[in-house]
Amino acid sequence: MRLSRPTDAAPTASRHSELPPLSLAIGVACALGLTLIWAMTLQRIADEREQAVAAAMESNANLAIAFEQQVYRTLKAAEQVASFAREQYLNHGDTLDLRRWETRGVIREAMFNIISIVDARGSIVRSSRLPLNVNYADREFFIAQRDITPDLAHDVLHVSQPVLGRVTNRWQIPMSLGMWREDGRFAGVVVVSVDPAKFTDFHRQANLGAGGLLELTGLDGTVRGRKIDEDRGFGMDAHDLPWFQRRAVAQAGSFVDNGSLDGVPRVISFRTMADYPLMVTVGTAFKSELAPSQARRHGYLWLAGGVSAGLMLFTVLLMLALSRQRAAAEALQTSEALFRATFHQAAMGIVHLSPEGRILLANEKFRAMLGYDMAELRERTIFEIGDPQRQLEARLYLRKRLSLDSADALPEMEKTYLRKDGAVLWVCEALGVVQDRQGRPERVVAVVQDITARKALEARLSHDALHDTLTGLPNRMMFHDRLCQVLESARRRQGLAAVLFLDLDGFKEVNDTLGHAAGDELLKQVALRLEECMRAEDTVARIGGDEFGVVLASVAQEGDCEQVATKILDALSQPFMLGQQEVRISASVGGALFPLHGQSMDSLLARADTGMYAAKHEGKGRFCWEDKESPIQQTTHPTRPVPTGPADPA
Ligand SMILES: Nc1nc2c(ncn2[C@@H]2O[C@H](COP(=O)(O)OP(=O)(O)OP(=O)(O)O)[C@@H](O)[C@H]2O)c(=O)[nH]1
Repeated sequence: MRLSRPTDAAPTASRHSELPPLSLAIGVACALGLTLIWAMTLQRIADEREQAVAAAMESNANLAIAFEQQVYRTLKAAEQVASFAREQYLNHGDTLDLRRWETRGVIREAMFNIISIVDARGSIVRSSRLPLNVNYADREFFIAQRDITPDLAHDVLHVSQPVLGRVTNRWQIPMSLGMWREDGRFAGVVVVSVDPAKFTDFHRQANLGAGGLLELTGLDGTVRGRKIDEDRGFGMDAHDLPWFQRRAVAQAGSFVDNGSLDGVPRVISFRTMADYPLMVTVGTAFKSELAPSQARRHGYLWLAGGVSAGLMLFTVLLMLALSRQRAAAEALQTSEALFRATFHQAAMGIVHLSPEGRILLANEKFRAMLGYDMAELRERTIFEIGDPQRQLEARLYLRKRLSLDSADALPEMEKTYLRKDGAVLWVCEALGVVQDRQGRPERVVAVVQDITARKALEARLSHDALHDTLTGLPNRMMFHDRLCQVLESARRRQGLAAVLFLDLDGFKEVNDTLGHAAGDELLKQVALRLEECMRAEDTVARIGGDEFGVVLASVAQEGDCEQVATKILDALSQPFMLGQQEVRISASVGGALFPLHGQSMDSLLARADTGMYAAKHEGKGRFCWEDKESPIQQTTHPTRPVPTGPADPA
């Protein structure tokens, strides 16, 4: 079944086929949104991490500079002290008393562990500490100065690897200046020793945080001093350390070390010292450096997670809502399809009306029933195509159905419409009211059933019940009914009325000789002739068989009745043509007058019947009254009962 959309149907909701792409677009938008959120979040985290690393590197680089300066000052101080001691020794020789320097504060215990003058053979000749019988000929600080060519350009402090002091018995870093006589011969060294920890005391000034690293390393690859938190050390090999390796290609630099030293990732800054073959290294624990950005990172991740969850929830709810809307649209579409199928393919006419009765929409059946097209119907009200005589009734019916309490209104009514071609259309019409949200009537739906055929059948049955099917004349029932009405009328106006009974003479012979069909034909022709003899207000009825009854509605005088009877006898005495056969018959007629022969219908019928039999007895083909003088009760015919039952034409 094809459910085509009629042009006059109400507009439908949006097509559901557009919805799936919309859901897809929402899903894609959500995915893009999530991608964007996380891309921005991760980019932000990466940027902040990069910035934190850059800031840490810059901070560490500054710390490395400060550390270098502190070491530089320490070395310069040591160099100045050594240079001064050398000058004093070379000028004053054996009179130089270094122990007094300490007591006088020329050198400070806190700064230097020991200062000694060592001769060309490596023996201590002067020292701020006892004993003096110690030889340094095998020490690096001695050998390094002894083996270089005396040259003022190389008159630099040699910073030795940490050693265990032979005088102090403490680990220390000896730093030496060479001494040369005027003739260029090596005269020994001045050695100043410093506690390795002095170099890394910088840690106290700089807040390196947990895992912070300070390191002073010789370019020979030996660590002069290293401090990690409170752990100090020295003498380690630095060749494998990344910062030592990087120094080979850059004087200074910063980078992130992944924990090559002790497994702790650090931001490392290193610098090669000016004037001294040393490098300083500052490291801060990567974890503590990035702690603030890590905290923000967690915040960003939570925020992104929350926004993502919210976005996904919103998307799910939106898609759910769309899904429901789609389901509703589909349900609406199904409903509309059902409506269209019901409306346009219904076997009954359906018409939508405004509450005023204006035709808004009509289905094909209704249009076919009335013969109008939709445009013509829209120009009319339902009353204008109805029976003009019953417009008021139709309006009242509609008003009742529209009223709040329509319980007393019949659910349907039978009425007539006038088709466009003028024919009358009988319908059974039911009205339903559609209300708006406020409960006011918005539309009226009329379901219209064509009952014209039923009405015609009813009319035919009704006619058949009161008429003789062979002749079309009123039957016995209608004869009685008419007679009753006529008597009532005559009683009111105090006039005369008459009833005649008529029985054909010799009819049986026609049947017997010419056949039953000829008999039927003869009965029909008799009926026509009888009707022609009567006035419009009179009634001719077939009582049964070959008996007929006549009611004369108004009779001026007794003779009028006899005249009618004579007219009937004359009419029936004329020959009848039954096919090619000419037939002659006659009739016996009896009569009774109201009120002269009786007051009631039964008494009049009995008198007329008796008259008819009297006519038969007196030779047929005549009219007879019953004896007017005798009472009606005594003149009943012995062989003929008064006919009162239903007609039996057969
Ligand atoms: N063809 C035909 N015959 C009918 C019909 N109704 C009754 N008859 C016949 O009509 C006849 C009536 O009988 P009668 O009145 O005695 O016949 P008749 O020859 O007129 O006799 P009289 O009245 O004494 O003159 C019967 O033979 C019935 O069978 C009918 O509808 N059609």
